[in-house]
Amino acid sequence: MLETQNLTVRFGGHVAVNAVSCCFEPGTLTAIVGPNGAGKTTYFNLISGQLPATAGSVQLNGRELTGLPASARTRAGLGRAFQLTNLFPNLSVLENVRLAVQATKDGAHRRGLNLWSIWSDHAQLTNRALEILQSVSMTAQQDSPVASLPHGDQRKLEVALLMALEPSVYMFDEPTAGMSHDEAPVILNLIRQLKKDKTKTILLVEHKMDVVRELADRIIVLHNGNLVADGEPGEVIASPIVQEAYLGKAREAA
Ligand SMILES: Nc1ncnc2c1ncn2[C@@H]1O[C@H](COP(=O)(O)OP(=O)(O)OP(=O)(O)O)[C@@H](O)[C@H]1O
Repeated sequence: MLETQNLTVRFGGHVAVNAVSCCFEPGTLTAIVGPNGAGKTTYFNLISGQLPATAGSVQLNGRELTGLPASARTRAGLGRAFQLTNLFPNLSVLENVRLAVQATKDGAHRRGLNLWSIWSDHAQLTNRALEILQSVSMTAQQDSPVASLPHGDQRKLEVALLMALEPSVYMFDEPTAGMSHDEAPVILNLIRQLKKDKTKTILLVEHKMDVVRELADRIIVLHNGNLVADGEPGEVIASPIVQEAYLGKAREAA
C-alpha cells in the first residue's frame, strides 16, 4: 500500500500541496482530478521524489520513502510513466526492453560469471522481454530501431520499459496529453490491461472526465492543494465540491 501522510510543499508563501493524507491500495486505479493549478502534478512530484516535501511523509508497504531521491523510489517500486529518458534510439525495440529487464534483474539474479549462466540469463532476459512486448502488442516491431517508430509506439514502448521494472505502483500524469486521436486509445488500452493485475496500484492524473469515468475505481479531488473529496466515482463526480470546482470554473470563463 502507498500512503502519504500530511504531505505538504510550500513555494515561498504558497502552499501547493497542503497536508494531504491518503492511502492507495493494490488493485485500485485512483484518478486524481481538480482544476488547473490544484496541485495534482506537484502531489505526484512529491510522491515520486522529483520534489522534496516541506512536511509529511510517503510510505510504500510500510517503507519510509520520504527523503529518498527519485531513483531510489523507482527501485522501491514506484513507477512513473514518461519520466524514463532511457530509450536507446539506435537499438531495436527488443534490445531496449531486454536492457530494462536486465537492469531490474541485475543483482537479484546474478549467479556468478560462467558461460552457462551468461547464456541462460540472456535467454531468460529475452523471453521476459518478448513476454512484455507481447502484452503491449509490439511483437511485430521487435526488430525495428526505436528511432523509426511512430510517436505513439514510442510512448507505448516507454510503458513497456516501465513494466519491465515491475513496479508495484504505476503513476500516469495525463498519459494521453499531446497524443493524436489514434494514439490516445492505445495508451488507455495499456492502462486498462494493467488494471487487470490486481497486485498493482495505479494513480492517474487526468482532466478528461470520460476517461476518468471509464477507468477509475476511486476519485480523489485536489483543490488549492487540499484534498477535498475522496470516494466512488459516481458519488464524487456528483458532489457539490466537484461540480463547483469544474462548473464554477466554466462559469468564470463564461
Ligand atoms: N516549482 C514550483 N515553484 C513555484 N510554484 C510552483 C512550482 N511547481 C508548482 N507550483 C505552483 O503550485 C501550484 C500547483 O501546480 P500543479 O502543476 O501541481 O497543478 P496541477 O493541478 O497539476 O495543474 P494542471 O492541471 O494545470 O497541470 C500552482 O499554483 C503552481 O504554479
